Amino acid sequence: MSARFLSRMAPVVKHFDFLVIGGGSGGLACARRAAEFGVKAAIVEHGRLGGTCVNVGCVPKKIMFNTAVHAEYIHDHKDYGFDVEYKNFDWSVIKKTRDDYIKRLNGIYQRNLDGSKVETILGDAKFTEGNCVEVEGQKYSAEHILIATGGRPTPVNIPGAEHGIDSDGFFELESLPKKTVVVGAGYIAVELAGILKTLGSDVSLMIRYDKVLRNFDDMISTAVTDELENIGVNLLRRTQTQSVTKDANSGLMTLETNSGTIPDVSCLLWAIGRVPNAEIGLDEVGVELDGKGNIKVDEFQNTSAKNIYALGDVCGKALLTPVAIAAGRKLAHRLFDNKPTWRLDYENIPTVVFSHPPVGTIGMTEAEAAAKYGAENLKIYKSSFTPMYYAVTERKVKCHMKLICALPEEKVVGLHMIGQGCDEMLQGFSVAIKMGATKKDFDSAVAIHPTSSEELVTMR
Ligand SMILES: Cc1cc2nc3c(=O)[nH]c(=O)nc-3n(C[C@H](O)[C@H](O)[C@H](O)COP(=O)(O)OP(=O)(O)OC[C@H]3O[C@@H](n4cnc5c(N)ncnc54)[C@H](O)[C@@H]3O)c2cc1C
Ligand SMILES: NC(=O)C1=CN([C@@H]2O[C@H](COP(=O)(O)OP(=O)(O)OC[C@H]3O[C@@H](n4cnc5c(N)ncnc54)[C@H](OP(=O)(O)O)[C@@H]3O)[C@@H](O)[C@H]2O)C=CC1
Ligand SMILES: N[C@@H](CCC(=O)N[C@@H](CSSC[C@H](NC(=O)CC[C@H](N)C(=O)O)C(=O)NCC(=O)O)C(=O)NCC(=O)O)C(=O)O
Repeated sequence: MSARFLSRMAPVVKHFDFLVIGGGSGGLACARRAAEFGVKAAIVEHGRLGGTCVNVGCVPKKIMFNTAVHAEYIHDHKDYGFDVEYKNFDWSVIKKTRDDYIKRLNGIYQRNLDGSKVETILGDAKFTEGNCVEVEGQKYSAEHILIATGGRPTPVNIPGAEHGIDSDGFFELESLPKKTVVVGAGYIAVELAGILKTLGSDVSLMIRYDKVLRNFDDMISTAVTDELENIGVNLLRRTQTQSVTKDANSGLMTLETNSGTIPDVSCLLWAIGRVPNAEIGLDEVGVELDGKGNIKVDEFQNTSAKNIYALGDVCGKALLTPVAIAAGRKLAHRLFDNKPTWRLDYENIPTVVFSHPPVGTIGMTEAEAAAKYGAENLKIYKSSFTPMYYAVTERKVKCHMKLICALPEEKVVGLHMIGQGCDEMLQGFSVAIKMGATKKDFDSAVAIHPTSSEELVTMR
């Protein structure tokens, strides 16, 4: 008898109203909200509760970003009159406190689930048929099943690629690497290259073209590329690694690239995108994928199979924690709280890149707005200045801001900024833009002085 047949014959050990595969941002948020409506819900998780964000994403990354911000500020202490010497940075201190914090969060998430009466099933989930999922040999059925399995770093397929690490491996590093090569040009490459450089590693960033963050507004892409070079990252433009070898004695790597050899590399970090975790027996139940392997969903997070839904990174759209959480909560209301029209609106999602300095952006890039409205129907406002924090410091880091307004009413359709504090500045402006604010509305707000954000309401 075939394994598939046996699996189908196995009895169902438990039935739920709602079964969620994946205990990450989207799955947790959706299951807990569903449980609030009296639904009998369970989450299947094969790793650590909290998913990518808590364990190997936003949370440990933000701690390392904050660590790097400390290193930057230490350089300014003397300019502000403090006699503080930068003697040493001990990576192992922050690694330990960071790991301890995340372990505490894993516990908090388990207690939150228990408190919400959501059952946790530990193990690897796979669909066996229609409304059934098998976990470690046990079969569970449910009226409704949500796939929130997230993604993982895109694997690299060149000789010796396995000597490198990915962002998951970055969080396992026990010490600051002496010489690092980061490959990639997106969020992760930019953020991790910035952190490593600021903390003292000799960092090269290898990119395929001339700039990083090429799908951001050109002002941001240019400014982030410049700032990486300003902080001393060695930008290897139009470069690609062809093979990697590792010396067994020294542990150092040699990279052969299209533009020469890079010797003595202590850490090679691949950050070239992410792929969905969709190998969960989807063909058994008729859930369709798109050309990139992401789960296809409609605007209500319905997959192509009845009563099976998907959201978050596994769908390949706006790979951000608040997106997965918001989509999850909306879905719970739609399915179990009689809100049949509720869905996440994917327009105007604000996003921050924790670069040095950070980027905040929402809405269309200038190129996208020109394609939609025609360049002649746009009015662009720009401001570049040195924030007052740097008035007395030797180190100067500029702030750049851009508002893209669609004529005739000058509706703000894009807001892009890079500079100290722009990460925290964006959320409030995102409310205004979501409400359809015009430039006139921005101007009607009285400025807060002296702040960087006042520039956004005083642009001419
Ligand atoms: C380095 C890094 C930094 C990031 N920084 C930010 C940031 O600053 N801000 C931001 O908004 N976003 C950030 N993100 C993105 C964010 O982490 C993701 O968008 C978010 O975690 C997606 O949530 P999710 O629920 O879709 O998936 P995940 O959080 O990945 O959760 C999926 C869960 O499903 C589990 N799983 C998978 N397959 C199975 C299976 N077959 N059976 C059982 N369990 C399974 C996984 O173990 C995982 O726990 C970052 C990502 C990375 C990698
Ligand atoms: N602050 C935040 O909110 C964060 C969010 N995230 C989320 O996670 C997602 C994944 O991040 P990330 O992995 O950086 O992916 P991204 O999609 O952001 O960027 C990957 C980039 O790598 C480059 N690339 C692709 N293939 C190759 C290759 N073969 N060789 C060299 N470079 C290549 C491409 O840039 P090019 O075409 O220019 O070469 C591509 O844009 C992000 O999109 C974001 O949604 C992640 C971190 C932080
Ligand atoms: N903005 C605050 C966030 C602090 C925060 O939310 N911390 C989280 C941990 S990291 S973050 C992990 C991430 N949480 C969030 O993104 C926060 C969500 C926001 N508070 C909300 O409820 O909408 C996530 O994946 N959430 C899925 C879910 O919770 O359902 C925490 O301590 N949680 C303990 C608790 O909740 O009791 C900051 O940056 O300091």
